[in-house]
Amino acid sequence: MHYDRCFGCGELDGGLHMRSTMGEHALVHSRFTVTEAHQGAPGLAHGGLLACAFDEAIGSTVGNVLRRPSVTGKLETDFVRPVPVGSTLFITAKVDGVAGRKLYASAEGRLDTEDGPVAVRARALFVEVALEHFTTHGAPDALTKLKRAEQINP
Ligand SMILES: CCCCCCCC/C=C\CCCCCCCC(=O)SCCNC(=O)CCNC(=O)[C@H](O)C(C)(C)COP(=O)(O)OP(=O)(O)OC[C@H]1O[C@@H](n2cnc3c(N)ncnc32)[C@H](O)[C@@H]1OP(=O)(O)O
Repeated sequence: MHYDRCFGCGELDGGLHMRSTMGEHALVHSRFTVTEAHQGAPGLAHGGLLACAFDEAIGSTVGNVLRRPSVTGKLETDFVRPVPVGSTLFITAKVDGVAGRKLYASAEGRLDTEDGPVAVRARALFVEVALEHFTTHGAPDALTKLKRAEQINP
């Protein structure tokens, strides 16, 4: 978790409550369980929420592997199988490359087990920013709030 009010990984009611762990070979593993609150069509996950889960999983990967503050510049998703309510996506993400401030990463999400069928793939460009990005455009005390989460999850 990088911030307790984050929609993706924080403790908010209605948030995605995702957690990520670093695995071998700099792969980062995240899980997202689809609930009734995440539906688009009856009984199926909403694609935009799945994209959100991948934004979180890839952002956490870029942040934790590279340790450079960055924001999503571009996020592309392929939805290759329906994701039913009650299923869990096992997401594995990795950094693909760095070109100056441009940080490229990708992920795939498998249904219900780590070796289940791939349901979603995503690629993202994160852009490195100065820490002032968060204090100027967000909350003036953004760094204190982020630092507090770092202390809880060093
Ligand atoms: C010490 C700290 C360590 C940290 C450790 C932390 C651990 C855990 C961490 C973290 C977990 C995080 C989990 C969060 C996950 C969710 C993340 C989000 O949802 S972020 C919110 C949504 N995104 C925005 O709000 C961005 C809004 N956009 C902007 O602010 C700007 O447009 C920005 C910064 C992206 C770029 O603006 P410019 O003015 O700074 O830079 P320019 O020159 O425009 O772009 C730089 C390069 O990137 C390319 N670029 C930028 N956007 C692009 C795009 N959409 N497509 C293609 N290329 C793009 C440009 O063409 C340029 O490339 P060329 O250098 O010329 O080669």
